Amino acid sequence: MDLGIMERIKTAIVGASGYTGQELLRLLLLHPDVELVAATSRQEAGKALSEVFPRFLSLPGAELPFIEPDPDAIAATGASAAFLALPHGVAAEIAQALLKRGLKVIDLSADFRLRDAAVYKEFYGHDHPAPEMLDDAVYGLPEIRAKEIREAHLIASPGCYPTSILLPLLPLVKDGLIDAATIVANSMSGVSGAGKKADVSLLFCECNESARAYGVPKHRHLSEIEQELSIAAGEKVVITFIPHLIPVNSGIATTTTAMLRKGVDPDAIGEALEAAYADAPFVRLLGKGGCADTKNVTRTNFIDIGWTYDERTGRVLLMSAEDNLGKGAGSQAVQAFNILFGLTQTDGLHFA
Ligand SMILES: NC(=O)C1=CN([C@@H]2O[C@H](COP(=O)(O)OP(=O)(O)OC[C@H]3O[C@@H](n4cnc5c(N)ncnc54)[C@H](OP(=O)(O)O)[C@@H]3O)[C@@H](O)[C@H]2O)C=CC1
Ligand SMILES: CC(=O)N[C@@H](CCC(=O)OP(=O)(O)O)C(=O)O
Repeated sequence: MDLGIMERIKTAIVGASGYTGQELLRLLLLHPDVELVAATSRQEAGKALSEVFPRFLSLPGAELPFIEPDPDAIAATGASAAFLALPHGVAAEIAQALLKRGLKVIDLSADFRLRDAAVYKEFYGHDHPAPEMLDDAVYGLPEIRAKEIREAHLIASPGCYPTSILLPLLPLVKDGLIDAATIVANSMSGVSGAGKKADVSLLFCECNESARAYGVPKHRHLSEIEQELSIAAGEKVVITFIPHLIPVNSGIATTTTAMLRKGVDPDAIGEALEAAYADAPFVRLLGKGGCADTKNVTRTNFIDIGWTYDERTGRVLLMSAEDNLGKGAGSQAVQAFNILFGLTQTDGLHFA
């Protein structure tokens, strides 16, 4: 769909200088139905996008200057929608201000992903900044919530690890094919997952040619993973999740295992995945024995999923790969934006 310059959706990115913000810039500057009217950064305010990121030099729109993250200034550009690529806690306040000014908000932070403010406090260590807004937000996993996204004003884009774990698991949990209490998810993430912040443990010499588990046993993403699995199962689900940092810029590979329920034919796994994602343009099923590989999905909105059954242990193995900045963040948020504005889901998201 190409709406033409007069009808393009005026859009803002708040926090456009960070890693997910840069990915949003790349996608939205090239999106046929979007006119980028504002991009914020406190550190880069006043400089053109192409001055800060010379990779955008020849792109139309890249002369736009960064502005301060001031809700009045953002609304004054005429934007109808804003993507928030801000730290947790900061996003909630700006979301509230932009919603009041009539913008639709797609938030990439965790501020609106959880339905229960007490769970937010348990996992994020502070009170939720705007608990009264939680009921209005839609957990924006497009393959699962397209109907709700269409009606939303506030979309909470899922976390990178949860996307890689939930998409393979949800159809199986929903159909009762696996014992949800036995789920164990092991993920490996590139370093950009941690954002663009000064942290000694993320320096090149600390990460390169090395791999380590972290955030065990209670990484904050467990909260949204368990929330969504519990909704699908119709009962409380608690799982084990072990994230690892690996020395690549971006990409997440996840292997999730769970016991097949007694009496279930293992081939029902492949059938459930195929039925769930028959019309999902960004879920690529690799079939039985398919081992997903991050190099096939980096800089795209695809998630690749393979599966197999281990007869010796009775465990189902699900292998997925995505880009944490793509399907795990920026491009997934654009996919939700496309649905929200009645565009074709794939607009602006073909291989870039
Ligand atoms: N990295 C990833 O793979 C993923 C990240 N996310 C989430 O997306 C959000 C952004 O992440 P990421 O891009 O990695 O983060 P970065 O740290 O790379 O970028 C943060 C951005 O927010 C701006 N910012 C920081 N503090 C403030 C503030 N107090 N007020 C206004 N602007 C501020 C920064 O610009 P400046 O300081 O110049 O204002 C920068 O543009 C986070 O909530 C993160 O959890 C979600 C999925 C995956
Ligand atoms: C490698 C790495 O550090 N990854 C981040 C996850 C990034 C992300 O998706 O998280 P939110 O959107 O919930 O912040 C982490 O483990 O905290």
